[in-house]
Amino acid sequence: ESEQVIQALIRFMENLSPGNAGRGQGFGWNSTSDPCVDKWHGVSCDSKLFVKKIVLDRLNLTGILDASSLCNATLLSVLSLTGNNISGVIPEEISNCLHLNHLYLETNRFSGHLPSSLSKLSKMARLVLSDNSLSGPLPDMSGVTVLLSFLVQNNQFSGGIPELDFSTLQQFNVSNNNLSGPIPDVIGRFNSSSFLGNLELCGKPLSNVCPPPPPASAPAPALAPGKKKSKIKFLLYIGIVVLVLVFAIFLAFLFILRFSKTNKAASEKNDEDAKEEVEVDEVNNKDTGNLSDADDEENEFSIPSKDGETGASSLVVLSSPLAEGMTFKELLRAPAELVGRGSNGSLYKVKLVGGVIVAVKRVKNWEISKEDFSKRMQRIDQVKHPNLLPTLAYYCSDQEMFLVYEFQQNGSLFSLLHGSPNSQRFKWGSRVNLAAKIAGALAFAHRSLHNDGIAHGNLKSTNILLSNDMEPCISEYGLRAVEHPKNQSIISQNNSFKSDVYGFGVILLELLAGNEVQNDGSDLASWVQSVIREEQTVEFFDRDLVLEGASDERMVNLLHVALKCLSPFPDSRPSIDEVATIIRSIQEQEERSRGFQRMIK
Ligand SMILES: Nc1ncnc2c1ncn2[C@@H]1O[C@H](COP(=O)(O)OP(=O)(O)OP(=O)(O)O)[C@@H](O)[C@H]1O
Repeated sequence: ESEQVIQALIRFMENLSPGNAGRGQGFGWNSTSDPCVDKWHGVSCDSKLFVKKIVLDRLNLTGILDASSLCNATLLSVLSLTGNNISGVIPEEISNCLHLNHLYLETNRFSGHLPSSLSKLSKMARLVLSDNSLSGPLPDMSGVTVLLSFLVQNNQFSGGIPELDFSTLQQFNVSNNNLSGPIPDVIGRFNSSSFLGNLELCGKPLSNVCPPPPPASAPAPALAPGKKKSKIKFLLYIGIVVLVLVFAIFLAFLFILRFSKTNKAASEKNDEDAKEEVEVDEVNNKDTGNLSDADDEENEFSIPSKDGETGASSLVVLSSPLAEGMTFKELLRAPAELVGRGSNGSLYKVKLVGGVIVAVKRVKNWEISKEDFSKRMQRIDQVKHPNLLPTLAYYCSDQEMFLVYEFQQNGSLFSLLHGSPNSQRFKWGSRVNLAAKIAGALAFAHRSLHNDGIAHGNLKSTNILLSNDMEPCISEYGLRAVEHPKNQSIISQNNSFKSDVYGFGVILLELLAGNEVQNDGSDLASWVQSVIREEQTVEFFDRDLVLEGASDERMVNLLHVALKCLSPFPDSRPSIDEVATIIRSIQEQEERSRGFQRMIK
């Protein structure tokens, strides 16, 4: 930290602990040392040695909060002074700590009104001011979208309950104050204990009913700002409902149109070939137009093959017992559903006679000899890892190439991140574990197959699948490397291992942002760098993670790992082994911090 910040922090400590400067020094807070290098008591810093947290709980501090000195530490994100005897007001200058997201001042002797500037702290996630002697109105925090805790119980606050986004709040308590007026709609989120002890509060979940509105004949009072907002909200809801209805009718219309087309196509096909029995499992794909295209026939109900049922070669069953006795004929006869078409070919979900469900990839346009393909598949089969999806069987003739995998019912990482908004929240701890497992499995595969020159070739979130136990596994290892239009460095054969590292970097970005990241060869590294430089990480990170209270520091650390992986120069990217080691250490820090939090709860 700079000399100016050190001096300011010492002033802050002297004001907290008046006449007791020696004590400050006892904590290591003195002008000849550095708060980060010399580890001042209660101070934590980031990797660049800037003060991030100050925690001075239960130290019997008796002074005042000197926010104008404190906020010289501009990156401060956590201030905790819980359980001291600090008095005076919470100063207006607290809003100079722009990065403050956790403020714990509970159980002190703070008094007076809260500064209105508190609502400027837009990153605030946890505001805890309970058990003080604070009075006046509560602050308007409606502009703070990431607020998780608002705890102000046991004070003397007056006025109404301010506007807050109750849907995202995890903790809320205004009990034992002098608040008045109606309680907003919090049913199902907070119970009466959050409101008790305010004689003039009314409405649910308290038992005292609010007085009826004035009689209809009386002139309508002007809408209060809060009511105006709720009226606008109501109109908005109506608008949205109408839009959704129109959209649903449109979809139904499309569905009926498509259903009749599908039936027509199926009956035409039956006419042509009455012998072929087609079972419809579940129709998922949209494109029926290709059926007439003899060269690239994509049937939705069974796997098409240019080789016919007997096959010009035979299916090679690899070491997994799941595929024992499987034949090419059986694969082609089984009911199949076209799940999707990717850059490497089409993928079918196929239900075999015994009930086993497999995924069959029909690979297209791969210039590889039968012998090389077979050697490659046999070699990959020798590399076993719990987070690598094994190939069960393969088929290769002059005309066709198929790969068979176990079908993973829980879908891919892509669908988990971009699935329905109601899907279970994908927590930070699980994301770190997933990243660590995938990096570990990929590092293992790279080590094992390095001499054979076989990298994954197309690592992306649709190729990270989730097993029945939600364990992540890498699928389609060793298929032909996929070209990315603009980024020539990615396609170079020599760099295929480093392109996997690049692909992994994109996966890390998706885990952090919760959004799809376009891997189209654009300069992702410069973009990420600008996000970090301009301190827009809070906006970049998935809101679910911010709301969950995921560690800022570890999220930024993971973002830095992604940045290294995304270097436009393959030689500058780390090996996946190095990446796996760094992510493991982030995972360990996460586990340690969870253990610590459990201990102090
Ligand atoms: N074994 C499997 N079990 C369940 N779903 C799978 C399996 N393999 C692939 N999928 C899913 O099927 C869909 C289509 O897969 P496919 O591999 O054809 O396309 P892709 O991954 O988008 O592209 P690419 O061909 O470049 O790999 C993807 O959503 C993928 O996640």
